[in-house]
Amino acid sequence: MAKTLLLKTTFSQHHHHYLHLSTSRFSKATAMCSSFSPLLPINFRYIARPMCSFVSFKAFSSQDNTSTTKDDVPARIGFLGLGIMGSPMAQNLIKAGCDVTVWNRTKSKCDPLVSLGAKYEASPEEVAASCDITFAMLADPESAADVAYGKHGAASGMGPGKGYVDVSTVDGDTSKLISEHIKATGAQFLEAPVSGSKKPAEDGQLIFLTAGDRFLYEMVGPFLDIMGKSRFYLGDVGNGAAMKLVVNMIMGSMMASFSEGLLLSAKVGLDPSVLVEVISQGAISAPMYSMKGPAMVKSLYPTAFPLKHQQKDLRLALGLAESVSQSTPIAAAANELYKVAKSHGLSDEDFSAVIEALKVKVQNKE
Ligand SMILES: NC(=O)C1=CN([C@@H]2O[C@H](COP(=O)(O)OP(=O)(O)OC[C@H]3O[C@@H](n4cnc5c(N)ncnc54)[C@H](OP(=O)(O)O)[C@@H]3O)[C@@H](O)[C@H]2O)C=CC1
Ligand SMILES: O=CCCC(=O)O
Repeated sequence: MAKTLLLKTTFSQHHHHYLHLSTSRFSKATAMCSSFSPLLPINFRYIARPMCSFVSFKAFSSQDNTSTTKDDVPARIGFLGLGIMGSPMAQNLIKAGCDVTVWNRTKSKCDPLVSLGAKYEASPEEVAASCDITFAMLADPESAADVAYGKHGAASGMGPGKGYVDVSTVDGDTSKLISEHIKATGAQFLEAPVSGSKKPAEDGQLIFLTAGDRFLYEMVGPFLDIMGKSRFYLGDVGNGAAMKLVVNMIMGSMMASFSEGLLLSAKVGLDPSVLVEVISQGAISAPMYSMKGPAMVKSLYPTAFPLKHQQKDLRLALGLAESVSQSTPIAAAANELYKVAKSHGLSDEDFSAVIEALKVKVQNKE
């Protein structure tokens, strides 16, 4: 049985936003949202029903406060960056019935999504120009910035009535630069990095850590709900990036510490598989240990979260800590270990391969 909630959110004294959320056991992506503000350059009318095929999006002038839905058109969704995360995220939007247009630097990664019904455009600019909302899932700050506002970048195709949602993991300064370039076109910007890896991306179980234009956050909520299980709105641009970096800083240190424990247990004659079991039943249990531990014991590291990205996140988290003079010696030590792992050619392995850096024999100088 479906239930309906009516929420009223006041963004300013002039702007009231009504969000109707409906849930049923058949779908989590059920929402109806309509909004009008004389202060905003654009107004959206946006209806989302259980499947994305019913999601519609309309940008119209501030004079047009019609409440009818007959003119609504299906939202056109762009997706830039089809790596380990971007591919399943875009796939979930397509499978939900969304009208999705994709682009990836290596074009061949677009093919499986086009087979599923996605459209293809030859540049981020062309994707942004042809879509209402464009998502970006890029490797690092450099690629996120280049795709957003480099030559033929998304900003060249953005404008009033459009939205850009960057779900890559970058530092706050990069996110703010991207925001400035996007907003200079009259479009809206949301940073929305995700917690959760390959499997949660495939299962639509990601956690979005968003910040930026609240209005766009409300607009894209139903799409985030297709790709994820929860979402946080954290305020100004930079806060989503910061939250993501703090989470991944903790995760990187946890994995380094876990690696030391596995190797120490084996060296003193214990069975590391039993250690994994013991940990799983106690206060320090974490899904990550149970998921990665058995493979690590066998020296297997099937890539879900590439080690190079974990080291990037530690590097960015250390920069964040430096910016506020916060001492982070554990994270700094973990970062060094991931750097060693990278120097041993493990960049594209899963980040759990950091354990290999601890197996490296120390040269006996005697
Ligand atoms: N994997 C995971 O578990 C998670 C990853 N993240 C974050 O999500 C982001 C993407 O991660 P993931 O999908 O794993 O990474 P991948 O390395 O699998 O994919 C990276 C994507 O970025 C593109 N890219 C890289 N450099 C450039 C460039 N110079 N110009 C244009 N495109 C470029 C790649 O294109 P191409 O195919 O051509 O190489 C690819 O589409 C990262 O910021 C990561 O930290 C966040 C949560 C979990
Ligand atoms: O950034 C990667 C995060 C991976 C995870 O949350 O499992």
